[in-house]
Amino acid sequence: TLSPYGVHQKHGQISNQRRQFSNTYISVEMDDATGVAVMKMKRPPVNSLNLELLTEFAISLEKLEIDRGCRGVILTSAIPKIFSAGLDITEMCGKNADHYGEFWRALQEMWLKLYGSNMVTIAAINGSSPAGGCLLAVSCDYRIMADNKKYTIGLNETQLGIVAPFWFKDIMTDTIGHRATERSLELGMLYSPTDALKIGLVDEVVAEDKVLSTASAVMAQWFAVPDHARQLTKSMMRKPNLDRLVTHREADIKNFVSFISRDSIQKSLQIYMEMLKKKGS
Ligand SMILES: CCCCCCCC/C=C\C/C=C/C(=O)SCCNC(=O)CCNC(=O)[C@H](O)C(C)(C)COP(=O)(O)OP(=O)(O)OC[C@H]1O[C@@H](n2cnc3c(N)ncnc32)[C@H](O)[C@@H]1OP(=O)(O)O
Repeated sequence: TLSPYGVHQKHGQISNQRRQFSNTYISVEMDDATGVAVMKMKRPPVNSLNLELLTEFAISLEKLEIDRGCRGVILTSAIPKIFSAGLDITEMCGKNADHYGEFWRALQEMWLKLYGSNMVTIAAINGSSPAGGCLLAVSCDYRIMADNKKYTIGLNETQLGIVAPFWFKDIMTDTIGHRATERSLELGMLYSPTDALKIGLVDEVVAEDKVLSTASAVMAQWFAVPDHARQLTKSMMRKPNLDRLVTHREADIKNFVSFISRDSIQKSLQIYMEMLKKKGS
């Protein structure tokens, strides 16, 4: 079927209790018996967040949000060793202002839906999660990371010569505190799972093969609290950050477009992409 946003969706029934729907880059398996949906990003090689993935992400969340049977979402990756490499840098390089604006609006939309969700959201971080990947995780209610010292998480934007926007910074501050955020963002720090746990960036570190089962167990604990009370509390805690972006949404897009269009920033991003490609070859 074609959704109102023009994204093709495949629907399938895999048992009486499980429903599945899948787009190009997102697959969702909904378990009606538990009320939990597992949402997987699947954009090889590194789940970088391009316009299409962000759009599919927002649509999938919206569908789950209106599904009365769904109380919680586990967000994870179908790509081994990678949760998400963050924003797709090629969406921010060598394109025109209209494209940059459309891309940024899609990112804002996805974030407003994820951070503002009424459902319980748990990030099952089964791989590296820099920058925009870290934003996804920090926007959830709870974070469980795989215990593998090769994986890292953090807001490393300054390492690319760019700046984490105020709404990334706000939720990082709410998660790890002002001082840790200041240092972390200025230096563009990426943390191992153990170090991320120490500063409170993730809530639990577990063996790689236990990430999903731990997420399900944590979900059951969160489900023990009456939904209406938990939802009102979440909304009270998150409303100021949500309102701030909604109020300044157009200005934020304008800032992003003018910042990213600068020659010096384009040059920094190109150098970073070349560095990534060299490392891979
Ligand atoms: C005054 C205030 C104004 C405010 C303005 C605000 C501006 C803010 C703008 C933007 C915010 C940005 C947020 C972001 O998320 S930027 C993205 C940051 N991400 C990263 O730095 C991660 C980069 N990637 C990696 O570190 C690694 O790839 C890895 C650890 C995720 C995985 O490593 P590995 O498995 O070894 O894979 P490779 O490195 O070999 O990569 C495979 C392949 O994928 C390409 N690639 C990797 N990451 C990205 C990416 N984010 N976007 C696009 N492409 C990516 C990589 O180049 C390889 O490509 P190939 O050589 O062609 O195969």
